[in-house]
Amino acid sequence: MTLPATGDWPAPQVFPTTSWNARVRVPGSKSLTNRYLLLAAAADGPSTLRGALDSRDSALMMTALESLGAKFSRDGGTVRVTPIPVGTGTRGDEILHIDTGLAGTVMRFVPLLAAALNVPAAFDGDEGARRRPMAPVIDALRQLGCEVDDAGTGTLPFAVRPRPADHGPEDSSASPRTVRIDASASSQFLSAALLTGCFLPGGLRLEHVGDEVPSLPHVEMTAQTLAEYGIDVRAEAPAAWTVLPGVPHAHDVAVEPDLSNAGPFLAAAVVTGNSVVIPDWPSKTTQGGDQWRRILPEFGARVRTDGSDLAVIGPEGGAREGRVRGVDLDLSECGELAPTVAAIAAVASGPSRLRGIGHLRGHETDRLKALVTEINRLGGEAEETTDGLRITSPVRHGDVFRTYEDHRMATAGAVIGLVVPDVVVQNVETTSKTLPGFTGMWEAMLRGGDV
Ligand SMILES: O=C(O)C1=C[C@@H](OP(=O)(O)O)[C@@H](O)[C@H](O)C1
Ligand SMILES: C=C(OP(=O)(O)O)C(=O)O
Repeated sequence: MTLPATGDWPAPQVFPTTSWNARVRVPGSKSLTNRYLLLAAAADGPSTLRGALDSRDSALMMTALESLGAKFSRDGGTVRVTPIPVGTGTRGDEILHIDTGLAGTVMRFVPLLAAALNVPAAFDGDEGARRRPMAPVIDALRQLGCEVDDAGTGTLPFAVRPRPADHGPEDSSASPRTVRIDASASSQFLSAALLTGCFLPGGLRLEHVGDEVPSLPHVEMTAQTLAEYGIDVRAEAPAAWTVLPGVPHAHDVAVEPDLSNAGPFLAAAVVTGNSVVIPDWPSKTTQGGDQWRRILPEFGARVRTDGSDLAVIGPEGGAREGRVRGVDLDLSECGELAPTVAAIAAVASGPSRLRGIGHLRGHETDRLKALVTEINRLGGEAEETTDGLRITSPVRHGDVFRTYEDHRMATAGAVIGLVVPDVVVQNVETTSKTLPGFTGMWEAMLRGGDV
């Protein structure tokens, strides 16, 4: 085993005889926070978000929107938003420089918003961001008449010079613009266009052309958040949407907890045979993370709701006693759960197959390759399939678990390390993308009680 380096975190192991019950309050949803921030920044008045996530991805979104003219003040989970002044737009030769980090929501959503507001802007991000699919955003910008300089790469970095709109969004004489894009590599391409369609004179008609769209609940989430801001989105089968023009109506919102980030804590209950409760689980939600209620029983866990609490009770004895079953799951609607699902499957007693997640090759890292490499490094047997993963033999020993700047790889390593000795999670701080303070929460969970 390689010796741990700075930033590496020896994952705490749970002893077979230790039992604990924990109640873990997870911070606000990344996907909802960044949609609400964007719509509030472009709304017709000031508004407030409560329970908003405070992480690298939300900070990047706020900084990007601030450079467009919005103002934010944060007090814990409460964010007060002063919108971008009306008339923001062309400023001579000035071009904004916007850092998208590794945040899919920032790199996909903000370029179209800046263009709709007539603001010339250049976009770049982390090294890993330059490998993420962006061509459909660039394509959409060009279809809207923008000049995009991407040096022919179809990826970040690129610069956008919008075509000035000759009407405001409420000019009823304008007809809707049509944009056709292939969103089979990420649902975020559709969400990006939907979120800005209302600012175009006459609105937008959006058509998806291509294979199946992954993570569809996230598109539903976009339509739902737009509806909360008074923007009308109409979906038409098989894959088209119309967004009516208008300015989002400012209002206060409460952000749901991040159900995807609840995953590693729930997985801890499953693999160790203990119990974890997540308070404030929404009774109705568009978050893909709600699918934990369907997924975890497949592994042999019990899932209960008690008012707004969601409790997961792992099978007695957990993975060490061979009580966690292998699974065969289609995760196409909730691909961001896959690294956590793979971590449970990597310590299960039977083989697993995860399907419908080929597009994870374009997430924070190539997640399929990363998961296979790390599971095999720890003595398990895993392989990639065209659309997912097959895990045929569980991990057998510890080693450094590499994370590839991917927050969900880091939390996957933590889950495996609960029941496999000597797992060291490399660069655990990468969790700050969506879950700062992860190690403190994890260690507190293992002591039981309220986190
Ligand atoms: O719109 C969003 O907030 C997201 C959509 C999904 O992207 P993909 O469709 O690329 O999977 C999801 O995986 C990502 O974590 C967040
Ligand atoms: C895919 C993810 O993020 P992003 O919003 O950067 O696409 C994720 O959080 O799992």
